Amino acid sequence: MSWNESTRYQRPTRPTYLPPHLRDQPPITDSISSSPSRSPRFGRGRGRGRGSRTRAPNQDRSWGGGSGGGDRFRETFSDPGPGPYPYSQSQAQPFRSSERFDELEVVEEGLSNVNLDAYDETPVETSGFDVPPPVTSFADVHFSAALMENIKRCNYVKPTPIQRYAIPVAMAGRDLMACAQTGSGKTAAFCFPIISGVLKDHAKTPAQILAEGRGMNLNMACPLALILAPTRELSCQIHDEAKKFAYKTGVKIVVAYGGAPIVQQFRNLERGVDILVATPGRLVDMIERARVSLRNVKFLALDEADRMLDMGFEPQVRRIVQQMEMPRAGVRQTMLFSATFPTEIQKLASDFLSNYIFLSAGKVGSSTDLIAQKVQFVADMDKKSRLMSLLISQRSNGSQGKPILTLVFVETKRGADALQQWLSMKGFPSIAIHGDKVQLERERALRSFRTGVTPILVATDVAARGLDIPHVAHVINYDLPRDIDDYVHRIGRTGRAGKSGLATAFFSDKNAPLAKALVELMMEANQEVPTWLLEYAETYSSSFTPRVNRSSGIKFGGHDYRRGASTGTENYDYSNQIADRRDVQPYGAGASSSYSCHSSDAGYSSPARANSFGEGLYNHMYGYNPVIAGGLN
Ligand SMILES: Nc1ncnc2c1ncn2[C@@H]1O[C@H](COP(=O)(O)OP(=O)(O)OP(=O)(O)O)[C@@H](O)[C@H]1O
Repeated sequence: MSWNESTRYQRPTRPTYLPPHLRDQPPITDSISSSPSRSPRFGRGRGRGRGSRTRAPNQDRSWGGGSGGGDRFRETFSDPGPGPYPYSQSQAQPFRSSERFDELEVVEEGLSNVNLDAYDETPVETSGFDVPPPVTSFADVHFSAALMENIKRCNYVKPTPIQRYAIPVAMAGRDLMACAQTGSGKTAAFCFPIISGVLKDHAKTPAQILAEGRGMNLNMACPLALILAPTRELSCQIHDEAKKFAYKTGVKIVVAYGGAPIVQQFRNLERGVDILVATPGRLVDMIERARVSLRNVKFLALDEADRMLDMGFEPQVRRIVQQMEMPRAGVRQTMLFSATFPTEIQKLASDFLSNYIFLSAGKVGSSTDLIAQKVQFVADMDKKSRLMSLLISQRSNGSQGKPILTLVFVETKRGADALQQWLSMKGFPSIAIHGDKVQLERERALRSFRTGVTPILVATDVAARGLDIPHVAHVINYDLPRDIDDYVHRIGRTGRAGKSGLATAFFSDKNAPLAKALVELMMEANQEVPTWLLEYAETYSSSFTPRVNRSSGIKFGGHDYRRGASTGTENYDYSNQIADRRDVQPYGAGASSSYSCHSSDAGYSSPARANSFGEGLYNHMYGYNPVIAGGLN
């Protein structure tokens, strides 16, 4: 039976299954939800049951109401089937009340380690017309009680800088282009205002909604909010996060991504969706099959927006945003987030925005100085042995018997498989993730890594952006990327939520075009730059202009392009640096970091806070005398 048909026919009623631990609980009755003839308005957060949100049988499905969960976190008891009254069962069967918060992976060990004080000195720059002032606490924002409760449940005690600035902008209904360092809380910065906006919309009467000219369609999911992300894993992660933030609010969140059965995702949509988190390809497919309409979208967020608008995704995203019924810019609210925002992408992005505010938190497009960055010169033929020596010293220095989670980036899918197999052969528990793996394998790999079962993950760039795995202590760029922004995102898998991390890169001759950008980035983050790398930078900055995504003379691409090119420090005087550093060994430890940061921006200074990971810990982890095991290749 097609879904269209299934909406017309009511399933015969069956006794509902009640899980054992709920059987002795009194049934939840909700005077509002129990009356099918009532107005489709729903009582948000009222009582314990999710049945507090109801609709008339012929009401627009797009108003949500069922379990919006995707495969991974579908509530265990929530399947009401695709009948026309998907919510009636939930009224009798209050599984919402049984949904334990930690079943949604809210309480993670990692949360106790967040150190938001590390962001206290983060410089923030805003531009645009009439910028709303920042808040200092979540209580300053007029979120609903249920959302505030969830913020507390997530142990979010105070907002990060990007949240302090972006949330008021978003709550004021303004369009936003926001740039903040990896791991600094961008997800919540767009999720909280979207959930809040959806909740406000839920309070509207059908008459108000009709008056707004929003269509109703029985056969299509018509979400109020759309969050687009470039990878399947990131979509799932945003979905999981958003579900935590929307716990018990009645806001329905569904995820749609390729590689997983579309039928299951349709089923999730049939149960109602307020916020759709999607990858572009799968979304286009769903729209073309007339199962999703974007006509009601009021909030649009693009996570990793620069990636979404680069050559790979731009045509699809443009179609979604401009050619598929979505309300135009200015009517919908649009928010773009990333840690990097090259100028040319900003220009493209401005097509999607209306009178927007630009916001940058941190040394934007740069790495955070919470991450100790090390670059080692390693000829291609020596990479395996060097990796082995790092892993061996790391193993012997692992803290309290816990494995150190290490993410190893390589260039190609085949290279990822080959390296992973070699590591396993050498006795290092490892697993690989890349775009040629089927989705189940990808999910299994991430889970195995996240839980520490397989503490080494060999990955292509599919794992470079957005993934938040709390205990990743070390990112190794076995192959450096060609683009410095990709490097920023890759190393950003460690040093998150104020914690420190370590990133090691293997640099060989073929990476010479990246040297200049790498040196600038490391200096910006107060890192010690080896002399030989400065020499590479000097050679290549005079003879070659690398494609480093820092175009238009705007260093680190994090300034509002509408303000024109910043003064920049395009031309570092590398020779001075080299002269100063002749005594520093290429891989040496111990020399103090003496570079001042060449901040390109008038107005903000670089926080000169010492790196809390620091050389000492690096030495501790690695002993710093490469142990070259014999017969490694
Ligand atoms: N206010 C807060 N209080 C405590 N923890 C927070 C807060 N905001 C975010 N976090 C935590 O910080 C971590 C990083 O957040 P998030 O993944 O949103 O970073 P991001 O800026 O999107 O990173 P990336 O650029 O890599 O995508 C997450 O584990 C998140 O739960």
